[in-house]
Amino acid sequence: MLNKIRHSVQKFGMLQGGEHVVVAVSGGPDSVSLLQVLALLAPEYGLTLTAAHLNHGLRGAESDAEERLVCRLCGERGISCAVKRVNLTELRQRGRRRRSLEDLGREERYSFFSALGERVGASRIALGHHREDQAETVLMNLIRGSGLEGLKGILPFRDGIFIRPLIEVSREEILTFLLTQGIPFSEDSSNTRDVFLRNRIRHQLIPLLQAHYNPRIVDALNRTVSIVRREDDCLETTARRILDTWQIPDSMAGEGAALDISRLTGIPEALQHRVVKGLLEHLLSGSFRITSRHIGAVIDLCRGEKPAGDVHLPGQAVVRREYGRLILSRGREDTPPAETAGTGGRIPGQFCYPIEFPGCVEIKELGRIVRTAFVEKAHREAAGEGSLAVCLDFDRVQMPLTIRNRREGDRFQPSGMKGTKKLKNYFIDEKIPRRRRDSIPLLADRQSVVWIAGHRLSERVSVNKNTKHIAKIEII
Ligand SMILES: Nc1ncnc2c1ncn2[C@@H]1O[C@H](COP(=O)(O)OP(=O)(O)OP(=O)(O)O)[C@@H](O)[C@H]1O
Repeated sequence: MLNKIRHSVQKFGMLQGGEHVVVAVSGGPDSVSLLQVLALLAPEYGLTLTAAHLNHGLRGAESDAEERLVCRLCGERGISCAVKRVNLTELRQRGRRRRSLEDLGREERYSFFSALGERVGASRIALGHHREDQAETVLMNLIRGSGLEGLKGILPFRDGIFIRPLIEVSREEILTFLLTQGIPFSEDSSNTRDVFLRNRIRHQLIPLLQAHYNPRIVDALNRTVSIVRREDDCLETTARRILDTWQIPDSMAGEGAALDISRLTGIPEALQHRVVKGLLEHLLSGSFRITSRHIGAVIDLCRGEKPAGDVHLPGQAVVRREYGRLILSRGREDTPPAETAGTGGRIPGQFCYPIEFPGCVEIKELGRIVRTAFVEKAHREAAGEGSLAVCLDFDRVQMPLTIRNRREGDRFQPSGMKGTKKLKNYFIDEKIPRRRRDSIPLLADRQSVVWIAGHRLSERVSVNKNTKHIAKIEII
């Protein structure tokens, strides 16, 4: 068994040599053999060992006897042993959320191991999971419903810290090892209680599968794990490569980073999830946990019919769709677009100001000024027209003129077009995101919108060869 373990340690890169390892010892056969194996490998690998035992306080005298056994085994091997006592039943009653004892116990154990690891300066935490645990985990995940992530089972080496040296050995090999080494262990009586799902899988489902379907079901499930892990690695590498070629910038504050949705929808569905996961991890810079619900919502946003929408993520990050683009932004409020400079990115409420000639009026909501003047025909060339400054035929305007934002039913005759079209349709055709539409100043006369600032002038007021009086409107 020792050679088999050496092989696993090497294959999964669990130890390089010289590590301080916290060994989690419950007192059961798996973790007692783990303690013995690591004690035997310690000189070879130059390991320092600290054992950790959590007394859950659930089984009275039996729990205390286990604690004593662990301390004794450690003492005999010259290994220091840290013990923590908790009362799980009491902890559960005090907790705000109702948790299963199984979950609570696991949480307590891992936080104890991690805190101890930090205190003693350990770089590894060793746990006694083995082949049967692996098979049970895969079945548990299958029953709950799982993707490749769950079918990868228990990882031999996780997060650069948790190692499972016994993951490729069977319970039978462990028991034989303990017997030949003459090492005592305790049998946790709660392991035989079928209230826990894992125990029911161990005592009912696996024996049933062995008796009626496949006597080597544990081997088969362990094979599945190896295959799934290989294929999962391949998908993960491919997804990473795709993301690398997209070159998403690191800084996604303010306006954020934009991405063509077709890039995402153009890759196979199985990869879309991973790529979106990678995108969101990048966006949240590891500060928040990404759930499959977040990933699903972003994919639905990209695949859906609606050209606009957003998905809010933890930490005020937002993924927004604007037609064919996906915008990833870390802040809730975006940097103000040109139309909303001075508003701090807020979408303004309705506004409407009368326009005087010549004159000046402030659009408070946008922090902008509208300036009007008459321009001599001969000087039109020098009038400095642009996207925010236009000249129009003053005689064709139906006074009064106002500067305002959009209203329901607004119509507009884009220059060069005969008929009018709904302003809403103009915005849609021009792919102007909905959140920007209220921030666009419109020059309107009694009849309709005559200028969409920053965009188009109406054909109805365009200057032509018959124009006598030219008015210039400018937004500054
Ligand atoms: N009370 C305990 N004190 C110290 N270590 C423990 C204790 N209980 C479990 N362990 C460690 O955790 C390993 C796995 O045990 P077990 O399967 O009961 O735990 P688990 O964390 O619930 O596993 P899983 O997460 O797979 O359900 C053991 O082999 C041992 O290394």
